Amino acid sequence: MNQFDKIQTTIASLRFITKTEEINLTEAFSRILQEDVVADINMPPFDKSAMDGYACRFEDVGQPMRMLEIISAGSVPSKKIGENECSKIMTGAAVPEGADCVFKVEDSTQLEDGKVICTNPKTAKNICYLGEDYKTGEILISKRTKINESHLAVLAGAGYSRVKVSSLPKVALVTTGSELVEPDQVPPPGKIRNSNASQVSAQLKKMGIEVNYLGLAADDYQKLSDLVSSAFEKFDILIFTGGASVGDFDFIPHILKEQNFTVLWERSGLKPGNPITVAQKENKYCIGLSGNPVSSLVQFEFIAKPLLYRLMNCDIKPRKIKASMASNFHRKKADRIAVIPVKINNEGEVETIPFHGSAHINSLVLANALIEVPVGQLEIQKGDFVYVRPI
Ligand SMILES: Nc1nc2c(c(=O)[nH]1)N[C@H]1C(S)=C(S)[C@@H](COP(=O)(O)OP(=O)(O)OC[C@H]3O[C@@H](n4cnc5c(N)ncnc54)[C@H](O)[C@@H]3O)O[C@H]1N2
Ligand code: MOO
Repeated sequence: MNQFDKIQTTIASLRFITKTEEINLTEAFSRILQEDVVADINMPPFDKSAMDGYACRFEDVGQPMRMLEIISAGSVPSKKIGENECSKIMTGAAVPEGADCVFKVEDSTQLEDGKVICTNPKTAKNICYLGEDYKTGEILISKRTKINESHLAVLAGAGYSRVKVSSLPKVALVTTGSELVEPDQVPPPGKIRNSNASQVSAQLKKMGIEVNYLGLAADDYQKLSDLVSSAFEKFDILIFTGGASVGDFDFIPHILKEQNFTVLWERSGLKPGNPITVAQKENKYCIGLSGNPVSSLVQFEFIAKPLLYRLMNCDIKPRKIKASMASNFHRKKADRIAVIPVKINNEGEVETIPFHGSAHINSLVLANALIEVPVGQLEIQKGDFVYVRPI
């Protein structure tokens, strides 16, 4: 089993850390459902007209029909349809007893004597039948689903004005590195601007998690150590970028070990993004991402994201699409899984883009997906199918 597979297996075995809370439906977008959503009524709850038209007996189509009443949506029909009878009916209204067909207004003619006739002998029945979408007691959405816009519609339809979801973990972010200045500064010699804070915050936001950004931290052992201990008094998860490798000032792994954290992984097996520090102490987790912005992005996508979803008891798998390569791909070493930014073009093919590795964040401006090249594979030929992960 390669290193990345081992990480995935461990993630799948971790216990979730969040509690369940009940919130208003209006707040539930992007949250993780912690109950099965069960239908309390049939949908539709009655035989419902799919068209504005006339409800009648199908066998009477082609015959002049006497009109009994007008049935609006929301009302209850009061007259039973008999032979050569119809009622005018609106879309969404309940089909009256005796009728098994609704012909459209466009397929009708009013006769001089006030009767109505259907002019289309091939009319469809145009009825949405009671319970055809779902039946009372059916599970509509499973527990552990991340709630999207359609789930909200289903929740509303099933009467869930309050929803049981995972509480959100309290997440803090620190970007480390004495070379960093914030984006509003012009970097003096030897310094660079902090790209990672914005990127990681947005990656968390996409997951529905609001982050507490604690700012820049210099590579100072004691200050970083104090920061770790004070952060864990308030937060469940502390994310760092930078300082995860083996340089003289890469302190994060040492500090965590010193504070009795168990380091789960120090290597991801991914390229870019090999040095990573993920550590655990009971229900607290520290995720030390690489300082290089592309490495940080890849590590978040492939490791931090599934880890956080797991800790929130969410059943979500990365979306992978199979698409063919628009050109050849070649790499020199195949000891790690390569994660390559690519562009899915308008023909649905995978185009490679200029990419120099872990620091080349501006190449991602052109990318809309990532591909994984397995360990041991040096080449991909034009026309070969690969799995792409949209970002
Ligand atoms: N002897 C070894 N050296 C390195 C190894 C190794 O295996 N042995 N791995 C290399 C790889 S691969 C990577 S990736 C980096 C990871 O290093 P760190 O995670 O410790 O990150 P830093 O050293 O702090 O920074 C790396 C790079 O990224 C820039 N950076 C840092 N933070 C930010 C930020 N917030 N925004 C923009 N850019 C940032 C930083 O200036 C460095 O240039 O280690 C290699 N070394
Ligand atoms: O793992 Mo590093 O991110 O290759 O540059």
